[in-house]
Amino acid sequence: MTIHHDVRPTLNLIRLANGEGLDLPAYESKGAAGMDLRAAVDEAAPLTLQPGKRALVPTGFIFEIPEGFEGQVRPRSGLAFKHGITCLNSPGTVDSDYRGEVKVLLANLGDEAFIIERGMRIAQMVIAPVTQVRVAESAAASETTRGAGGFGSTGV
Ligand SMILES: O=c1ccn([C@H]2C[C@H](O)[C@@H](COP(=O)(O)OP(=O)(O)OP(=O)(O)O)O2)c(=O)[nH]1
Ligand SMILES: [Mg+2]
Repeated sequence: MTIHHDVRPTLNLIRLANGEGLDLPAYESKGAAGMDLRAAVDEAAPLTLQPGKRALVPTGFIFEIPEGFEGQVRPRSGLAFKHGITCLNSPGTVDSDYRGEVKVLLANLGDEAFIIERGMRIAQMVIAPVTQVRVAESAAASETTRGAGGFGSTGV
């Protein structure tokens, strides 16, 4: 008999009052990198995002990101392509010690108003490993072939 253990890290979610009845964030395909986040706006009061404006949209959940990981809040390409909707601070960073509601800072770069309804999949979250380094100060930088060349120094 083969026993299959699920070795994936666990993402613990805490549903808030405004998340009542919403589908859990989920991977929408077998190999999806991100799980889609849904708008926890009031059913009776959809949010209208005018062109050039931004809004902090609640997801209805606290995400307990496992230690050693971060949550990256990224735009959905379909919304960006069709409506000019993006995440202003992309990728948004959700720290593993954050215990507030995850929110999505949406911006409308399109030329028409965009209506965000309850349950709409507005963004996606990728869970990615992060490394915290030990910070040290040195008097001089080590030598390399590149040196200070950057910003197109190798050609375009
Ligand atoms: O798209 C985002 C970005 C951030 N956050 C939450 C989780 C994150 O852990 C916290 C702080 O984010 P960040 O460090 O990017 O913002 P800050 O301006 O540096 O705020 P702080 O001083 O609270 O760290 O805000 C979100 O819910 N959504
Ligand atoms: Mg910060």
